[in-house]
Amino acid sequence: MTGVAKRFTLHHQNGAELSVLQGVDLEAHSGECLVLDGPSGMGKSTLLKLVYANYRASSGRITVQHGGAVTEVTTADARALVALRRDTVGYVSQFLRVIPRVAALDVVAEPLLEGRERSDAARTEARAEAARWLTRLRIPERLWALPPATFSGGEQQRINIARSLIRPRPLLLLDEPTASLDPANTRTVVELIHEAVARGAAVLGIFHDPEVGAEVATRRIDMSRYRSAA
Ligand SMILES: Nc1ncnc2c1ncn2[C@@H]1O[C@H](COP(=O)(O)OP(=O)(O)OP(=O)(O)O)[C@@H](O)[C@H]1O
Repeated sequence: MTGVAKRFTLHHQNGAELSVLQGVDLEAHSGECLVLDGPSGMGKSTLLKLVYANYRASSGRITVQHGGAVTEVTTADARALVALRRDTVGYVSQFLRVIPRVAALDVVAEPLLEGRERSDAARTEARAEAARWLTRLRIPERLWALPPATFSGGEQQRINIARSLIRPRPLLLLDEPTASLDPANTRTVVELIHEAVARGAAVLGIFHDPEVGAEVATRRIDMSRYRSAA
């Protein structure tokens, strides 16, 4: 990220501008876990959403190494973003966007099939891998065939984590992945982050539990330095 700024236009307040981030210069390398520190409202989630292109930067450049080339996130078209998200950037949001009527096992297996031939063998293999993730994240087997819509908050969050991490992407964006998890599952997620970093992923994460942040961080970013003066 080079010179990145983000301003929101508040349409319900006569188009007033809210300046959230400015002057963001940040690099994340393979094998690094950058933990974003700062109080509520400092723009931590906004920064992750800029990298994932949920939000467009108001100015500056965001580039991601993708498939042997560099993708300019700030100007990428929809097609390039689909490829970037499929192969390179994983994002664990705070909430699962539930897909109606799809079984939890298939929700988790789906990213392994994207962009590949959907043969019976490929589906079987993807479901077997999804089953390993669900087991590791302690989702009871009786839930695997059910859509996650009615799952508890913690169960949905674990489905979300499994779905986002099952495909080993080089850049992971984690927005409070352990917020609704019990201690055992929090521990598992810490292990998963360590494993991702060990295989060479770069991680940008927000953790409200200071112990979790301290355990996974290889570098800490004080977000107050990007606070806009406006
Ligand atoms: N889509 C949006 N439209 C208008 N304002 C927004 C939008 N998204 C975020 N903001 C504002 O940007 C500021 C930063 O929000 P953000 O969610 O990035 O903070 P945060 O540091 O992640 O906070 P928390 O720790 O509470 O999650 C807030 O004042 C928020 O209201």
